[in-house]
Amino acid sequence: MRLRVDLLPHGGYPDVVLVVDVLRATTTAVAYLERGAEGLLLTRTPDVALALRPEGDEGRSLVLGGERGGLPIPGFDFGNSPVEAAAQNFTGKTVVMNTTNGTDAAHTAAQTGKHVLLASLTNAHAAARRARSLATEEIAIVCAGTDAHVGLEDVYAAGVLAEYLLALGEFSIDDGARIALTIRRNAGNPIEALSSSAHGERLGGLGLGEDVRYAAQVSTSTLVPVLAAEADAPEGTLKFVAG
Ligand SMILES: O=C(O)[C@H](CS(=O)(=O)O)OP(=O)(O)O
Ligand SMILES: [Mg+2]
Repeated sequence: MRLRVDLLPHGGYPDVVLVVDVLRATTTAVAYLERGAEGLLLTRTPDVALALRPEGDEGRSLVLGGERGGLPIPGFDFGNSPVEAAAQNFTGKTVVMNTTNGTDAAHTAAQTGKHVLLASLTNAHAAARRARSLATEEIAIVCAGTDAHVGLEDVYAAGVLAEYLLALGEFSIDDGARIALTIRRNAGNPIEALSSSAHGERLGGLGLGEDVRYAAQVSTSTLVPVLAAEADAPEGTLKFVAG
């Protein structure tokens, strides 16, 4: 079994893909499902998300969450905050998400991946176990990064996932995995690593330090968002359900 870590999304994944965007898309995705959402629709663009809302949807069966520049998108109901998501009840609702990096990374993974899962620090152990149970040849951990730049927070989480996976069985690992494991062992505890990342500092500057602290929790959730095999999702979207 191969274990591969891509420090940025490259594509060409043959088997299981763990998409990691710790700050903040995949952490927030886990929180939405934890709080009862029936599913998540990850869209290619904000416009695809806005177009999905039915006219006069008073009951708001679809809610929209996302950001640009870290801040909520006009016309959306929520930003990209796991703290905000964890404070709501999404029972009976589908959450439509669009973010700068994480939702794009998921679309890249889905081009070829047989099984696509969303991973964060908060669901790391459960995500690693699920990936191991599904994989037949390769597990790729794909770091979303920020605007095509490597993000310390995602590489650190990839290292945490790699540690869990290596404890579950034999793998041949690539240099990406070696880098992630080295970062995991040398960048301090999760809150130190995330707070010292460029993106963690930026979110702190936007007054979103609580999101960084939330995202630094390790394996507090057993919920793993899984790309739904039956493709009943609207065009330009990927449907994830709780696995
Ligand atoms: O919401 C976030 O933290 C980032 C936004 S940005 O990279 O700071 O513009 O989006 P994500 O897709 O979760 O990395
Ligand atoms: Mg990010």
